[in-house]
Amino acid sequence: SDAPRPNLTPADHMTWQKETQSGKARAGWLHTRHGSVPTPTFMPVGTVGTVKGITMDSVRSTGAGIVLGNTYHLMLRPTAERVQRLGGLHRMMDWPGPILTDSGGFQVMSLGPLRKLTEDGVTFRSHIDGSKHHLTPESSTDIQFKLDATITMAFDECPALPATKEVLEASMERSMRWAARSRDAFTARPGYGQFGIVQGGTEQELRERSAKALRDIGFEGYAIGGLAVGEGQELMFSTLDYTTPMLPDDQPRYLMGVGTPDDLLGAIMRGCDMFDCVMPSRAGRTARAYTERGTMNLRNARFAEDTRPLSPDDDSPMAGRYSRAYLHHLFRANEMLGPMLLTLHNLAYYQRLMRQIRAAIMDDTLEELAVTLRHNWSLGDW
Ligand SMILES: CO[C@@H]1O[C@H](CNc2nc3cc4c(=O)[nH]c(N)nc4cc3[nH]2)[C@H]2OC(C)(C)O[C@@H]12
Repeated sequence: SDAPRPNLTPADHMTWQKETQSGKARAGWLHTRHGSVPTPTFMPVGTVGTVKGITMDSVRSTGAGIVLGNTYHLMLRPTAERVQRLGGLHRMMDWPGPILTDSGGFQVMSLGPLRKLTEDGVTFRSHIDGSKHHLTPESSTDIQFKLDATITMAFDECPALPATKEVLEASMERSMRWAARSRDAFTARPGYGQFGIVQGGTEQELRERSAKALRDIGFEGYAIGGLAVGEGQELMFSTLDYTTPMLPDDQPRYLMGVGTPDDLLGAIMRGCDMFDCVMPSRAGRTARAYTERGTMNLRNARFAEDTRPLSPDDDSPMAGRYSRAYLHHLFRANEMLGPMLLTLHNLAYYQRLMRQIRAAIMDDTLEELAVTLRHNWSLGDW
């Protein structure tokens, strides 16, 4: 958005300013040590210090303002100590903008083989070389400090769904004890921040207790965890309906791991401001294009001589320069350029969608835009 940037509020930590509200959807500005970013914002996933297959200049050209990195992956390789010696993530990956790093608990549970979870933290073996590692709220927070993360995530546990209320309760209560330990281990610096992560699965009473526990600790922002783990969109949205109002109105809300364009629209309309998801970049590597008319698989033979651009309003740097036929050829030939171009295209689409939604919040036309977007997504290729 080219709206004038409200002046930075001096603070000893990062801040978020709400600019406008339309229904439950908010438009605002995230002010950090590494620059200001308009919200709603979608964070491209840069797991091991790279948004796979494209340069950070290309990421910037899509309009992305903030990217995500992962404690779990970076602590294993190249290690946080080496990243620190290399000047931190920003310097190492040539990304001057803000970086949010996830705290590792989720990745251990969904990636690391052979792990043990105790009150102290998680012990696991590296999926790379089988070496043994231990993550605690303190060590995760320290690793994110060494990475020079602009936004540090509290160390939590994300329980697999479906789960009984007892399992969800015990897990949430531990995550809240870990949130307090994470906050105690955090080093406050002007323009930097730490987010707590609300847990509690799909149990309203547990989400309520979790949100209160985190507000009592006090963070610069609040993430909604424990979702996008296979519960489905309906259950995710119903959980958001009662969870976002439990969070401070004047601080950012980050829905972790979400999602498809339709997920983003629905979550923004339920009061969420920040998102990350591997989908647009992962899809770009597997020949799946995201467009305002839904998705299409470019390996499909019907594209072999289709000279049209991927989508008529593509504003990525490749706009109108490459035909579907060319991309079809690149993927059929297993050429590197295929995933590079399509990742760029998909991320540019996600950023264009964020800009469209933000503009609609600003002029209070989000309901109308939602109808148009959902209609067009259902059309499929034209
Ligand atoms: C579409 O991509 C798949 O969907 C998952 C994204 N869904 C997700 N939900 C999350 C929850 C949490 C959480 O509670 N806490 C912390 N700290 N981080 C989290 C990160 C999360 N990401 C990806 O995760 C797998 C690997 C299952 O496939 C991807």
